Amino acid sequence: MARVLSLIRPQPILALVGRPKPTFCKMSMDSRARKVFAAAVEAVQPDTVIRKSIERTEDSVLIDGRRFTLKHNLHLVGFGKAVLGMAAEVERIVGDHLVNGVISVPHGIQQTLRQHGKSHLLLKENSRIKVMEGAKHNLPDDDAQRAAEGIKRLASELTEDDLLLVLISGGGSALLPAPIPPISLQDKLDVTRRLAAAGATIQELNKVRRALSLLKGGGLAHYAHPAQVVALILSDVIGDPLDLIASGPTVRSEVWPEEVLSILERYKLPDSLSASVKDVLARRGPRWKENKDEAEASGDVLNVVIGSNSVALQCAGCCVRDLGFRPVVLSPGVCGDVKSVSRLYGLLARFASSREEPPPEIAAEVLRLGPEVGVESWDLCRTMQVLGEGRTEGWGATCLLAGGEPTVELTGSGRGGRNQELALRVGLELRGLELPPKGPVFLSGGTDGQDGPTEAAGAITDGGLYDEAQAQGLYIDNVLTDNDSHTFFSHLSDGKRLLVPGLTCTNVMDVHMLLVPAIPIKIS
Ligand SMILES: Nc1ncnc2c1ncn2[C@@H]1O[C@H](COP(=O)(O)OP(=O)(O)OP(=O)(O)O)[C@@H](O)[C@H]1O
Ligand SMILES: O=C(O)[C@H](O)CO
Repeated sequence: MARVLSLIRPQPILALVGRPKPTFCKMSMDSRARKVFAAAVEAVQPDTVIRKSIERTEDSVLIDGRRFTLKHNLHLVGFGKAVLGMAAEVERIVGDHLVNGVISVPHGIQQTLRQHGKSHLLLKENSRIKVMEGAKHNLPDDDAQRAAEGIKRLASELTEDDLLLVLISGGGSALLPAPIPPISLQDKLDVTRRLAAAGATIQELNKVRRALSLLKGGGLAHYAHPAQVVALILSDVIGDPLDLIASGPTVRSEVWPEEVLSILERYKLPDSLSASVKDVLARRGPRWKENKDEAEASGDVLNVVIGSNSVALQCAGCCVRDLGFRPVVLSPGVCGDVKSVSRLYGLLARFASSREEPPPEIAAEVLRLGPEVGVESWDLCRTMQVLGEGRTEGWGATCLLAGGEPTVELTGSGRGGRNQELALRVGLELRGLELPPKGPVFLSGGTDGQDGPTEAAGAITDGGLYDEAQAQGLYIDNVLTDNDSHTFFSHLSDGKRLLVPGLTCTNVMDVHMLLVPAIPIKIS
């Protein structure tokens, strides 16, 4: 059974639209943007999402409307960048019924959490859950493979009286490598690495990973049968597809060898595949050798998305209102090249800041860009309608919120990330609109606190960016060709435009926001 937690499912987007609280706010636009970003991240903290999803009453728990009886029959496994904090909270809520557990988490995470004073996200000292660190640099390695074996062993030993809680978050694929024999870890790593380098999407990558793995694509649920399985998932994939987040170990998916081969062909890989990979892809029939009834074995699984980009945007919307803006959520699924995405935000800023009825060409171009950036026409029209009402009805300041994961085509060897590059490009798009403190302000930030290989999560820009850079002898054209946005923002005004929240311990992709100040009402 695949369900999305109804408790926190975002309400209809229109529910966010209403008059902002008449709070008189003296904070700068920059500070307000940072505050909204912090609220978005706070909403999807690993302990917060677990607390909201598990309701404990005596010897049972209620999860997504289903009650599970606890009788010292609880087991836990987990894999992903956020699962340590999730496991710590589970232990606080139902630790008295926990028998054992294994979690596979990023290399060095425990020490990092301790150093950052986040010990509430660590397990208690005498915990029954074994923490295994691995997947250095987000790549599967021997340590992660050992953790995957431990998880498979634990799942295989369960009986029908047991309840297995599976904690899943982004980065889970690399932390749960279990190549189907005779594929070696190196063979599998080689395929996924080459696919990623050739520009394959996470959807394509994870479809291939599923075909080569014992645990992905429903394998973990298969091994856990006949136990009851409940997976709590923090989504880092656009649209929250249960079968693709961390390659869906609890979601039974058919593997179509033709589909996998066509992905490999698209990136010109088939000829150079190892014999073991070719051998496994040529097989027909069930992936698992155990004599379990396939249909039955995928039966008792509850998959619940407990945190996602939509949840982060919804909470950001509440914070926006408290700060005196009218929130409007564009979409949690913005993708595509940062060049097109920045153009879209530039056009929407123009549309929103226009004192007169904006020329129809703006709306036409916004709609033309929609398919390139993964946003439906309906969402674009609804957003422009709200922005238009802001002008005609004098709503006051507006904050456009969106999320997702755009891409950067790397052409240089500088230091940067997609959020910093997007912010830079939007800053250029905003040039010519009114300058701060009254012009629009844009923020783009990765909710994991890390944008590409940099220590920043993103940056904040406005229409004054270009002149500010020129005055300090920084030339933006070179920055863009070198993909050197981080170096640029670090030097510009002593890094004051950088967004550096530090390690956030969660990941629901990126958050974008465009704060548009109130347009003075025309008195006719
Ligand atoms: N110099 C650069 N300028 C712009 N973008 C870059 C640069 N270097 C890397 N990137 C981009 O950063 C991304 C990788 O960074 P990051 O690790 O934050 O990605 P992620 O998808 O958020 O990872 P995860 O799924 O682990 O959260 C890639 O999309 C890559 O194109
Ligand atoms: O682990 C993975 O596969 C990615 O983070 C997407 O969930």
